[in-house]
Amino acid sequence: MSENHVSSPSKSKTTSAGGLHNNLKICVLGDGGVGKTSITIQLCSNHFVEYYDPTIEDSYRKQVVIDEEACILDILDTAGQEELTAMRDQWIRSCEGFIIVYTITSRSSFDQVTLFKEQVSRVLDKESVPIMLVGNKCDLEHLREVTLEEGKDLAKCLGMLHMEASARTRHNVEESFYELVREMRRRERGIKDQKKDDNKSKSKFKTMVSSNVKKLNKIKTRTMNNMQNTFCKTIQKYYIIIQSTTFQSATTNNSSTTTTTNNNNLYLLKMKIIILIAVTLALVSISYGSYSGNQGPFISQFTSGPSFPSLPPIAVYQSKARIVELKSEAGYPNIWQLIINIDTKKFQFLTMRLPMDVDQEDIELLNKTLSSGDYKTSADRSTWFNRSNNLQITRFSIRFLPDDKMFEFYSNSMVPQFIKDVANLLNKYAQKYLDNVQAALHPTTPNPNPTKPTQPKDNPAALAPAAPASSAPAAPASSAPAAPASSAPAAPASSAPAAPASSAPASSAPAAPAAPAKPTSTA
Ligand SMILES: Nc1nc2c(ncn2[C@@H]2O[C@H](COP(=O)(O)OP(=O)(O)OP(=O)(O)O)[C@@H](O)[C@H]2O)c(=O)[nH]1
Repeated sequence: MSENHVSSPSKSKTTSAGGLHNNLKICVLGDGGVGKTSITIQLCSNHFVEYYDPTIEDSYRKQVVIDEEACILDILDTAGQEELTAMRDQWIRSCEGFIIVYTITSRSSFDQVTLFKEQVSRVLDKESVPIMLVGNKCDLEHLREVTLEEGKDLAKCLGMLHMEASARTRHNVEESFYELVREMRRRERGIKDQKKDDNKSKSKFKTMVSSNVKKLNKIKTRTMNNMQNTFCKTIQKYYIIIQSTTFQSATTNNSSTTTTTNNNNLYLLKMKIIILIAVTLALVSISYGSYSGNQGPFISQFTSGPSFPSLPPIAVYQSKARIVELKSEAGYPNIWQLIINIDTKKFQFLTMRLPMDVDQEDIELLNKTLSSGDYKTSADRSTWFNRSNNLQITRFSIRFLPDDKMFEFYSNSMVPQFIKDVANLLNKYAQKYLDNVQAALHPTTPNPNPTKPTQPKDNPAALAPAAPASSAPAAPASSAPAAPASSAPAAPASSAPAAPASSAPASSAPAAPAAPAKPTSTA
């Protein structure tokens, strides 16, 4: 037995400088007596074995340098005899590259090739495997039964490499192994390159998405800003018109009696109030329309009612929209907007605006709480979905950003009660974090003014509305637009001009459906 002969295949894997693993496991397959052992021993020990001793299973190891790259070949010489092939599946499974041997002096050995190839593909569960087809004993030309072309054609047909070789003369013995190794390397490099490309395109996609989200947010805030400016300008315009009309009336009718002037003023005042109300109502309806999206108009809002008798101060909307998100408001990083989608047949969803800084412990507690009783986590998802045809399954998805953790909860009963429980729980968290969220989020850069959030310079939405709002008549500018603004899921909330960091939900829009008056601990 040669020095390269090892008792069992090595399990170790080493890695070359190029990052490819260079311990290559090669399995030699073929009909009995075709010369598998002779080829392997010729490669590893440089001699030809004249006698025939049917193989059961033998492993060989040889260190070679192929294309200036060193590698170790772990070669598994398998049994060709029919009665000794019980282990073949296991041999195949343990290897990465294959040499299928036939002898050019035997048609039947050639006919077996297809069966070996099929077995390899079946066991490895893939069609494309690195395989070298070797037509051995080519020194016995006078006994040839299989032509070179036949060998090449079959190899091509089955996606294999092909060579004719002779274990006796050593012709193409090394080359057949070396070509197989090259093929194995090519494939491994190809997979690695593809993985790299995949990673690159993934990160490109991520960047693209985040930049698009940023752009969208900017557009949203700008739109809201423009809306508010337009509103304020309209108010101002009407106010100026009214004022100037009043002034003109007063000057042109200077000679009139005092009674006439007073009547005119009263009339103009009435007109002014009517116009302001009309403008306000128009703007409110525009805002509702804008933020109900394509799902139809905003239908109703209530903080308590027959369906939800004991809700805490939160808003519930009925809409066909299916929005699930939790996002921080532009300009108010410590205020999070939570939207829970309740996917019933009525398509209800519930919106809360809360200051939140959710950590793992909270998530687990939340999960645990909501998982108790009727509420199920996503682990039971399929079971619950299967039952959903008969039962009215309610699905809740709560998504915590920026970690992008998604939690889903299911309930098949007591929807109002469930909403109430969720609201209670979240309000509890809101209360908990209301006091310290600013410090937690900005530990190194404390806000000099604790009642006001730090507003980024590039966020016009948080800054711009203040000026026109203050110059316009106070009542419509500050109260009327705020309601639709904060009831919308995202951007409108950010433009609530007076929302301070710690009390935004309470003060930004007391009448706003999305904002709780103040997140209080109701649990
Ligand atoms: N002339 C000639 N004889 C060969 C060649 N290769 C192998 N033989 C002979 O063929 C016989 C069988 O060779 P093995 O290498 O034992 O064949 P095997 O495929 O390993 O056989 P199993 O172990 O039964 O599967 C031996 O007597 C070898 O000397 C070759 O290239 N030329």
